[in-house]
Amino acid sequence: MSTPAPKAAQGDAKHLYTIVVLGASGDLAKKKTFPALFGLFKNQYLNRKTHIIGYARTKMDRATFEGHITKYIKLKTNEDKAALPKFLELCSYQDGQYDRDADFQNLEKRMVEVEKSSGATARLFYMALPPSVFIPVATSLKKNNYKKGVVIRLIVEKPFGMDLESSRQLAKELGALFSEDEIYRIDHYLGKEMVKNLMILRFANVIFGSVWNRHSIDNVQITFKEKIGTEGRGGYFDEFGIIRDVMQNHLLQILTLIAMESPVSLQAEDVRDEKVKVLRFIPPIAKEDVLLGQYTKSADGKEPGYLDDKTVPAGSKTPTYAAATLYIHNERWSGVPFVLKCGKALDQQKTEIRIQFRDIPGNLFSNLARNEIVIRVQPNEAVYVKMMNKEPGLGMKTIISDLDLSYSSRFNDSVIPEAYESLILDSLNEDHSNFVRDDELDAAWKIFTPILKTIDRREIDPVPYAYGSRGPAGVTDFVAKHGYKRSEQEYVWPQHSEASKEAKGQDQKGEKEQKKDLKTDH
Ligand SMILES: NC(=O)C1=CN([C@@H]2O[C@H](COP(=O)(O)OP(=O)(O)OC[C@H]3O[C@@H](n4cnc5c(N)ncnc54)[C@H](OP(=O)(O)O)[C@@H]3O)[C@@H](O)[C@H]2O)C=CC1
Ligand SMILES: O=C1O[C@H](COP(=O)(O)O)[C@@H](O)[C@H](O)[C@H]1O
Repeated sequence: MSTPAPKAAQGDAKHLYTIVVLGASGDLAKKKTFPALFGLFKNQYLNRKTHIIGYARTKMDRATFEGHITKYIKLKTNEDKAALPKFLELCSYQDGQYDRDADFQNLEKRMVEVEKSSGATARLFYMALPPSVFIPVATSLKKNNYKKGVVIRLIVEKPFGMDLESSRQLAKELGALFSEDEIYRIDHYLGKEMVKNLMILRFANVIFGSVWNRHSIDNVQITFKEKIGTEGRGGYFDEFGIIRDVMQNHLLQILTLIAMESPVSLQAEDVRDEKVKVLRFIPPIAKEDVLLGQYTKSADGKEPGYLDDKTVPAGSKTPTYAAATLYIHNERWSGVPFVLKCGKALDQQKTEIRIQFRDIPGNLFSNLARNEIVIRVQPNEAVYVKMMNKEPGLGMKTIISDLDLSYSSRFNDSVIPEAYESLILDSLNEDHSNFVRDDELDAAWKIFTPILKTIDRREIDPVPYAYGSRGPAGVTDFVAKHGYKRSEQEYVWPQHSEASKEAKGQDQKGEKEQKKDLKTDH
């Protein structure tokens, strides 16, 4: 879903761009990049003269290219249907190798041609490519498509390296070709609505400021769950594993925004300075603070195990699930465990942040549950605060209740933009605040590299868990060991909105999942 542009902002980037999507034949391009560009186009965030050129090695005729880039575009309204042919008029495709100058010169000719008609003076290169070709492509672009006086932007997808050394090497090689100002390292979680909301929740509400520290908060849980397995991405995934795929980037970015100090301003460098600072207070993750898992066939035998994927090497020990506890050794957070958990082929799809407060001192009441602030990143965006209340009626019985800001009911008329729309727009507007800076990356890899090396040496065995289950046995004990206290009272998060009812109605299987989802769950 995308949001209509306020009038003043329509197609209003400082420069008029030509956009080149490298790797246009791939999965990311079809699922995210082109749908996001269409979202921006139809809502008039993209100047109507912005040409988009797809580039990859695969030979594709016009019809195949159009089929590929429109496969995941959802046409919900008549306006959407009317906008699509106009969008496609701006899109074209050019095949070529990633290291052949002649092919990049052909691309240059095409760019010059479209720029003659559009008057564009800026170029955005989106690298929707596997990391193995980042440098050959960046080198070819620099040599053949980098013009003095033309504004150049380069969006680079994660993973940015495999560990500290390879990330530094990549940074060095990329840095020799493009300046830090020109590079936009994308982490699409930074474009998600609820992740972007974190700074406002924290720094625009006086009620949270005084409790946002070790004196009041007992532990923080950041959870990413996916129902799908590697599904066709096994080759890529096996090389990286779940920690490099999700935890070291998406979950760590969330942690940073939860834990950092207030920036001096909302300027990109001020925000990123604070993010780097908090990362530097985190020591490398200890072996005893990690739990790994790998999924096996589903209990009914219908869904394949990780090792059944033909692109996964036999006997692979790559984790598809990981839980890790990080500590921040500064005055605000000393002693507070930040538990990051992520996994594929689990019982449900959700990403959420759960901030659990300390026990109430004294024994005035019994059967108390801890306060929790839950920030539901996806699906069904919400912020709710679990709190104790008097059960209505005679007597003084306590009951867990909540202050519930479910977006589907509170912001009923709003549509939530896709993360990629938001980030591509930021790059067109030259706003780096939601992109990863080189020193931020360095600090992140310092936290993860030692444990990743231990895992790569196969010193931690992943615990098997069935496809569709809640993860490896031991997760509940792991989070309990790191501070999380389950309440004895059952708690249900009520979702009142029609939207969520509708979503549930559409998918009976989904409904069952949804019900489980309502309970406090790992
Ligand atoms: N897919 C996703 O959901 C997400 C992907 N990403 C990141 O985005 C980037 C692209 O991902 P994705 O689209 O899934 O990747 P793909 O595997 O689909 O690769 C994209 C394109 O790159 C070319 N390519 C693939 N393998 C190689 C190779 N070994 N050497 C040279 N070219 C190759 C292919 O194009 P051709 O053969 O036509 O040249 C392919 O269509 C990656 O860095 C990934 O980590 C990030 C978040 C989510
Ligand atoms: O970067 C990645 O993220 C996706 C999950 O993204 P989401 O926006 O659907 O939550 C994950 O599936 C993929 O493995 C990973 O590379």
